Amino acid sequence: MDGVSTVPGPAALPFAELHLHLEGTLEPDLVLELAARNAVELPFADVEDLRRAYAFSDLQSFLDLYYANMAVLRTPQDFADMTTAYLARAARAGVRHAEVMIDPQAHVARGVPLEAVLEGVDEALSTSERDHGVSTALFAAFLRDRPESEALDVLHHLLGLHAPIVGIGLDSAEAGHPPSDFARLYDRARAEGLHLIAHAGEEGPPQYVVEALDVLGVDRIDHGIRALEDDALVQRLVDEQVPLTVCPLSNVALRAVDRLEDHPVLAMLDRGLNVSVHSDDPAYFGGYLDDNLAALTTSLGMTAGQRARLAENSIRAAVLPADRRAALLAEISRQER
Ligand code: HPA
Ligand SMILES: [Zn+2]
Repeated sequence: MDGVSTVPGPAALPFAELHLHLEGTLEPDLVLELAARNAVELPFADVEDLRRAYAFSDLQSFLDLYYANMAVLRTPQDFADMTTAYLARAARAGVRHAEVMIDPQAHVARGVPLEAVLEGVDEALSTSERDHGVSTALFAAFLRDRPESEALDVLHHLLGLHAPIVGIGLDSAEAGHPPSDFARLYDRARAEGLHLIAHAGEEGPPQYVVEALDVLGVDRIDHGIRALEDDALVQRLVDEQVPLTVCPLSNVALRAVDRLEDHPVLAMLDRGLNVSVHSDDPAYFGGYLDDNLAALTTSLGMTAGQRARLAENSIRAAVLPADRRAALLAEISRQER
């Protein structure tokens, strides 16, 4: 830290970041710094060379680099440094509450103990409200392109360690890996009182959104944009006010949407869907929450009213104590007056 407070002034509209992969916050310069610290060999000559690799054709092309770069994360300090860098940047973006995911299986598979991951991440999260004015919650996300039995083993291990998680998610390569493959995992997590979220309808079909709701019983859908292909599903999502955590810059970077000008998020909002905007993997997709909001203003002419509704939806869909939720919502309505 440079000693300069990142706690925002009272004028900023408060947002909750609800769709954020911590490993997706590894900026190229931090990747190289951690590689040097841990003597990890990377196939990149310098930051510019690595930066050039941050260009994708689809979800899998991103995931290949995302998992490869994780090789630099070895010690609790590495996880703490990555998490702290994100929280400081998120605070500058107007984030006041951050619900962040980690991918435990991706680290265990590389021989990094779960204890090291949790120690580093928790050290940064637990001081975040004091240091950055950002309250936090941690979700463990499971890799849908690996077997459910492995996910169950890792969940069991996390529970045995009393990991400071509030819920579970489902991520990684979506196509061909339906939510229904993870019914037992979600049953187990529900029995533990955990919150349930899942990626669905990013590259996968609308049916995966239906399965996430009906088979997994999720509280929120990450992405969900392909639900728009099914009118009956859209009506259901409106009726049930299912939170959809939409990530515009991510969708364009991974070519789920051709251009920002074509992004449906504001049309979804105006259709009564419970959408909010998030940054997903900000180091890889061209920006943090503020960058996503700025892009919507520039490319889609987002109004102040739409921006305030996105803020409000994010706070309502967050896992927050009632008093903090009420205080943040009151800040939004004061600014709308
Ligand atoms: O954008 C994503 N989609 C699916 N899985 C992921 N894991 C990290 N980021 C992503
Ligand atoms: Zn995601």
